[in-house]
Amino acid sequence: MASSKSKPSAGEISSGIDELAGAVAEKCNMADAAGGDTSVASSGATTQGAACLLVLGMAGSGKTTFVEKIQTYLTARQTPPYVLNLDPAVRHIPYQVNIDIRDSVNYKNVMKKFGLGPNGGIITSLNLFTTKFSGVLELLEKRKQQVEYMVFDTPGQIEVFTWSASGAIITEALADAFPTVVVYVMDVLTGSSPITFMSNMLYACSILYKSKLPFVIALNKVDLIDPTGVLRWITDFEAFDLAVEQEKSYAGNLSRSLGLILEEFYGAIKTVPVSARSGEGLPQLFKAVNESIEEYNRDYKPELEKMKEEQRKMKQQRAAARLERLKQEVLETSSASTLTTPLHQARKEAVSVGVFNDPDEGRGSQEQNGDDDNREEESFKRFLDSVKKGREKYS
Ligand SMILES: Nc1nc2c(ncn2[C@@H]2O[C@H](COP(=O)(O)OP(=O)(O)OP(=O)(O)O)[C@@H](O)[C@H]2O)c(=O)[nH]1
Repeated sequence: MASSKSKPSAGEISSGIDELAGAVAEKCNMADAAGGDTSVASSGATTQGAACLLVLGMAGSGKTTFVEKIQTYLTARQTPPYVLNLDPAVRHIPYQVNIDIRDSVNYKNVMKKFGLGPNGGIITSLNLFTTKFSGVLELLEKRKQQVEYMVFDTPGQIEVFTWSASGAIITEALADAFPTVVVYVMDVLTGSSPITFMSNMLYACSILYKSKLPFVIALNKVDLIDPTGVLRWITDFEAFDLAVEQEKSYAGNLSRSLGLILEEFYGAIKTVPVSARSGEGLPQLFKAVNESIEEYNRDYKPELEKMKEEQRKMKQQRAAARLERLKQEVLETSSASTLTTPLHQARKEAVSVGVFNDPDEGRGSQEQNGDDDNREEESFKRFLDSVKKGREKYS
């Protein structure tokens, strides 16, 4: 809920953002200097460079506990990860963090300063952090030969990251620079009801389609409940259909129909039962993660390069079309007027120095080229004269 104090002006907001963004850059460096030189990131040099693991999941699914456990697990295998916390509102972090958003942005101050409620405060803090994310990328770039995995813990309110502009910017920036895999932590205890399971799967599916990144589901808290039933729902539609049959509500019918549709989605993901508390299933999880990294290099990266190339071509085409329009305008103006106004003169000179010449256009007959050469010579002479005059004036 927004506070009752009067809203700050646009100018105040802008200067506040500058001030906080400045602090983000400064603190990122400090946090890295403090955390980056610890034993956590000091060994495990890799030849291929690090991969990013974006840990997402519903509030309470166990993301933070999971990050803590994988840090312990990887450190014991001499490949300690580089860990970043992107949750500005988390109170306690049980793992050793290399870059912590809370060192850069104080979300309570952000709430006060901009008159925001808790969710607005978290979103704005993440936005502020994102304005300086290029600084974070530079730090990651420096670390990428020393670690195998760079792990990102994300805000409890999943939508703050998955459906915000800053979440998209961070995900795209990482995926552009490093092999990136989404690890979606799902609480198997709450997911053991077919309807909650389906809600969770829909969420996972929407993230997959939005990010298009390799995707691993960590079916968490298997120390509390046997995940076999839930796993069967993923691999066998009949089993899910049977479970949902008992739900006579509208949600039950909907889940049933969605189950059919999501079959295709299940084929694109890897699901691994784990316990973030006991560490059970982590070797299998990293096997799935490593396969996903290969998938990124094999499928995602070339697709990304293709997209970038298409965008580059589109930009070129747009520029060529703009140039063509301008050329037409110049030609129309030249033929419509015989007046040599200063503007008209300037346009003629622009044509004469070849700015608008396009050799592929096929209008460069020898005669035309001869005209162009003459015009170029005249223009060059004029240029020399003006330089001479300028020198005389100042000598
Ligand atoms: N038994 C059991 N409990 C777990 C496991 N993973 C997490 N928990 C517990 O679940 C609760 C929530 O865990 P967190 O790690 O804080 O979950 P989170 O997703 O980071 O929570 P938010 O920050 O609110 O999104 C805590 O009480 C954890 O101890 C697990 O594998 N087994």
